Amino acid sequence: MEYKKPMGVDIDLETGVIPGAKKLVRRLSDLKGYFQDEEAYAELLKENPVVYEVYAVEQEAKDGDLNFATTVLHPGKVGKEFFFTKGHYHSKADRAEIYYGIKGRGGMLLQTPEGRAEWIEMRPGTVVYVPPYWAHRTVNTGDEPFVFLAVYPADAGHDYGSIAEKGFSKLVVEENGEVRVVDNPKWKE
Ligand SMILES: O=P(O)(O)OC[C@H]1O[C@](O)(CO)[C@@H](O)[C@@H]1O
Ligand SMILES: [Fe+2]
Repeated sequence: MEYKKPMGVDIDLETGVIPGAKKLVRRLSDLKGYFQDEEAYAELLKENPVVYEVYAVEQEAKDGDLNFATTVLHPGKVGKEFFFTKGHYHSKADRAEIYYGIKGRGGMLLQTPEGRAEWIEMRPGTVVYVPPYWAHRTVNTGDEPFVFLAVYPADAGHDYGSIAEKGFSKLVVEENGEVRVVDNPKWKE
């Protein structure tokens, strides 16, 4: 039996960086079609800001192993909608996941394949359990970077398709200076 070597790494709790991790950057241009307000999207696209960065430590996609990653989700809005991660189901849909809030303010939108949505607020110290079969997207509702850790089965995979096409049944927007979770007018089952 070949045993893997255990490891410990220190997340920089200010920046969210995991030393030695694989870095992925998603700019606004990577989120084409995701936001409601197409005019506001086109306007902000001139700057094409970084929406989020992911620092991932991933293993071979085998049953029983675990990956972990931090995400630094920047503050911002497209029209009334707060910046968010793409959101996905797992390719192996029954795989669960754990998130842990490190810095900043935000929350997670979760959704069943039938479109039943849940919103869970996150702050530093919040643990979110993502049950099997739920799509999940994080949203930065604050004015500083929202940093969190995710731990997920190495064989979970990412299924972006249906969220990229249809989005979530709820939107997280700012209205009169308040964070509101409202129905997505374009949602169709
Ligand atoms: O994969 P998305 O939806 O762009 O969101 C990024 C975050 O979600 C994860 O894919 C885990 O669910 C992480 O890699 C990262 O924390
Ligand atoms: Fe996930």
